[in-house]
Parts: sequence; structure tokens; C-alpha cells
Amino acid sequence: MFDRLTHPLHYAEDLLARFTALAGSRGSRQLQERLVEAASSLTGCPLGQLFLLDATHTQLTLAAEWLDGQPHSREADTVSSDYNDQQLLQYCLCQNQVLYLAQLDNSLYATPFLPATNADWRSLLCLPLHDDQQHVAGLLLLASHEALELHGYADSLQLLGNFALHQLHLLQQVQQGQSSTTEVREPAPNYPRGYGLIGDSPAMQAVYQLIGKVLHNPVTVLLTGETGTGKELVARAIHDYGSRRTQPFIAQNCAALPENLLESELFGYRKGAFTGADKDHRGLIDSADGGTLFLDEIGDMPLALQAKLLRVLQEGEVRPLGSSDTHMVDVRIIAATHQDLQAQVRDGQFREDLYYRLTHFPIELPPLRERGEDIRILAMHFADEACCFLQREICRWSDSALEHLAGYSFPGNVRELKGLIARALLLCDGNLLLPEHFNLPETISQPNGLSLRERMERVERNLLLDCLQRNQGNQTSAASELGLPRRTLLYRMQRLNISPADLKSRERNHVQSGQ
Ligand SMILES: Nc1ncnc2c1ncn2[C@@H]1O[C@H](COP(=O)(O)OP(=O)(O)OP(=O)(O)O)[C@@H](O)[C@H]1O
Repeated sequence: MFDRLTHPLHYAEDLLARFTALAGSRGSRQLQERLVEAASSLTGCPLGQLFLLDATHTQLTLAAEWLDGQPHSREADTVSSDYNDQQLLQYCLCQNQVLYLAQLDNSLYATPFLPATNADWRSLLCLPLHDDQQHVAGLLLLASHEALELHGYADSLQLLGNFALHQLHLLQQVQQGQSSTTEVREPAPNYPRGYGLIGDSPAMQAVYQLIGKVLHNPVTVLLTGETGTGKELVARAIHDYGSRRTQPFIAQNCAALPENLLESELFGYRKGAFTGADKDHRGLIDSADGGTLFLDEIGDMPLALQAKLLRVLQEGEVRPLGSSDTHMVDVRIIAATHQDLQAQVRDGQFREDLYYRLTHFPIELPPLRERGEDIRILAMHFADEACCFLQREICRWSDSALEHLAGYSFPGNVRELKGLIARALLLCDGNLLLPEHFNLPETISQPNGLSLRERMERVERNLLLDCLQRNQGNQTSAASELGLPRRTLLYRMQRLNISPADLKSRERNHVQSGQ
């Protein structure tokens, strides 16, 4: 971490002292100032800045600035969510990438976030900072009038910055606790899961069982299933929970690159193998040595490459492009496809020998519509996760919204459900998710075998139950909210078989699901 620094030991000692100083900060302001001061002093840069994302993750604000050995205050400078005029900050934040520019004065990028000084700013280091859930939550920025080699400070300063963010979070929690005006948020409930996947349906239980069989056995696994059913997630689970977890996991989508590029990416090449190959390049198979290589969309791999892959699977041998030698690798291959590989074999698009080699241990991921009971817990899990990410209060669900989702066929499976929830949360101004927040395409919504009348009755039943629940079971207030005479409400309740027991069981469900 310190190998690019001139006095690593001295730097490490100073860095440790800064951690201690940050831990001893007595308030948010002091903590933020100590961080920018520390970063500026450790790197010898006259400027240190800390930008923080707001709770909705749409605005970036300059929280602290250190300039020429002292705190520098300016008008709160807020950068809006599109960061249009702040491309450098946007790059770091959205790409989650460290940015280092040694010759800022020659660059075409605008730097309105840097304070105006007599001398021009020449070098810049900008680091994304992460919260305890590993989400980007801010930026630490250093700048100098000299062309300094700042890159060597990136890793250690990022650790220092992340530590400061965690401390900041703790301080805020303590302050909130003391003011006791803020409600303590219920911890998110634990949804049934296996190997990090959410879902409790018999179909998913069967998947968990199969995953368990291959965790400690490097057999080749073929994951099949429609798009968005979680194939990549399962591949990662097999790696993360298996014996190779400390080794690399490398994923490559075979449909993403043309044949020659895919070949050089996977197998690597030797200098001079083709025009532009000016040095040896290590392929992904080599990079995954000891670990796992996940080949997504294997059905799109060109036939010529299929033969080379078969050699890797059978002999463990790799021959880079332009090389006459082969070398051995120890890579576990997990492949995935949403296509019918057998049909592709029949059509001559997929090698039969590779097909049999890959299908030693197939795992099929069931489509979401065939595991309706998982829709509810997945929906709640994604909503909780998104609320945590946006740092907003956990949303409650109306039964009608959950039913609305349960009646949909989800051609895009879990990925589509996740997207729908993210959108619904943006549309939901309050804290209760309702059917209107989910704009499901009518044309592919499945009636689940119910007639129109039955579906209408279901909607009406949920609407009445929602309203009664809001009014604590008081029929007079519910009727008045609905603009109905009480007698009509009672009549409709009777027709739709709504009893006080229904209300009670609904309340119980809400409590159980943490609502
Ligand atoms: N059981 C699950 N629990 C939690 N999240 C899931 C589950 N299944 C899928 N997801 C989420 O759904 C999204 C799509 O999953 P993934 O990319 O693994 O699907 P896929 O089958 O590989 O899709 P494709 O065939 O299009 O590549 C991801 O965000 C993933 O985290």
C-alpha cells in the first residue's frame, strides 16, 4: 500500500495518528475538518475537500475544505444530481473510480469545484468514499499547484476517508439518540434466503440443495433459466460459499464481444500475435487461475472458441494467441445460458462434445411466475434494501400492492421486479406502497386463471380492507372516507366475505413483515 511513497514508515506512523485523531472527534464538524486537514497534510497538498452525498443520494455538497493550512469556508456549495458541470466529480461518484490527474492545467475538464487562487491547480486526486454498506457516500479530493505524484496515497487515504464516514454516521446516530425526537428504525426483517439468494419456495429450496452439492467440488456447472432469474447470482454464490472463495471470481459475457476480441480476452495473447499486440497480455482464464470463471451467455460463444474452451475443460490447458506453447491452469468453469443448448446442438450451432462436458451438473433457475410465494418476500427485500440505500424510512406495503405484483407474469423475472420496486419507491411520496406506484404493462399481466369479475372483486376487497385498516376497523369512518353510506359498506363487506378476522390476520401479517 505504501510502496510508491518516499518515506513509507514515517507516512504510516502519521496515518495511524490521524486515525486516532479522527476517532477522538467530538462532533461532525470537527471530524470533517480533521479529515481534510489530515489528507492535505499527509500528501503535502494545499487543498483538501470533502464532498458528501445527501440522504436521497441526489445532491453532493462540499462539507469541509482545507486550504493553505487552515479551514476554508465558502457558501455551501451544492452540486445537483446531474452533476452536468462537474464531470470529474461525476466520474468518481458514478463510476466509483479513483481519479488521478497529474496535469490538470492541460486537461479539458472544467474544475469549478476548486477554489480560485493565484496559482493554477496542476495535480488532483479524487477518491470515492464508502459507507458501511459499501455504497459510495462521498468524495475526498486533494489538489496541488505542483505536479505531484499523488496516486500512491489513494488506498490509504480511501481507508482514512471511509473510517471518517463511519465515525460520522456513528456521531449522527448518537446525536439522534440524544435528541430522542427521531424514531429508532426497526431492523430490516430477515427474509428467507440461501447462499445470499432470497426465496423460500420449493423450487428455490431445490436450487439451494444443488448449490450445496457443488460448493466443495470443482465440477463444471451449467446454469440455465430465463433472463433475470439469478444465474449470475448463483454463480457468485457457488464461488463465495465454496472452497475457492479466497481466489478470483471472473465473469465474462460471451455475447458481449466479437469472436477475435473474445478469444484474446479469454485466452490472452503474445506480443506480435496481431497488429497492435505490442506486449504479452494475460487472458481471463489465467487471471481466474485457482478461482472461478463465469461464462455468461455460453450459447453465443463462436464454434471455433468452443473447441478451445473444451481443451481447457478437458485438459486444463490454455494456449494464448500467437503462442505455440500451452500451459496448465486450475479454473472452475461455471457457464450460463437462457437459450436451449440442446436445440443449438441439433442446429449445429453448439458443439455436442462441449455440451456434454458442460452439462455434468446443470442447475435450472425457475422463472419468477412459477414461484409466486417468492414475489412477496423478494419485493419486500428489494424495497427495504433500496430504502436503506436511499437512507429513507422503510416503506410499508398495502396488501393490494403486493397482490397487484403477485398477479403479474414478470417476463424479466427478478431483475424486472427489482426495477419495478426501485421505480415505485421514487413515485411513492409517502411511506405506503400502493398499486398505483407499480405501472405494470397491462398486455402481459396474467389473469392467473381468474375471470374479470373475480379480479375486480379482488381489487375491491383489498381496497375495502386497506381502508378499514387505516381506520382501525371503524366502519363508520371507513364508509365516510370511501364516500359510501355505512349500510352499503356493510353490504359490500358481506358480499366480499370480509370479516373482522380478515382484518386481524392482515394486521398480524403486517407486524410479521415488519410493516
Ligand atoms: N433469488 C434472488 N435473490 C435476490 N436477488 C436476486 C435473486 N435472483 C436474482 N436477483 C437479482 O436480480 C438481478 C438479475 O440477476 P442475475 O443477473 O443473476 O440474472 P441472470 O439470470 O444472470 O440474468 P441474464 O440471463 O439476463 O444474465 C440481479 O440484480 C440479482 O441480484
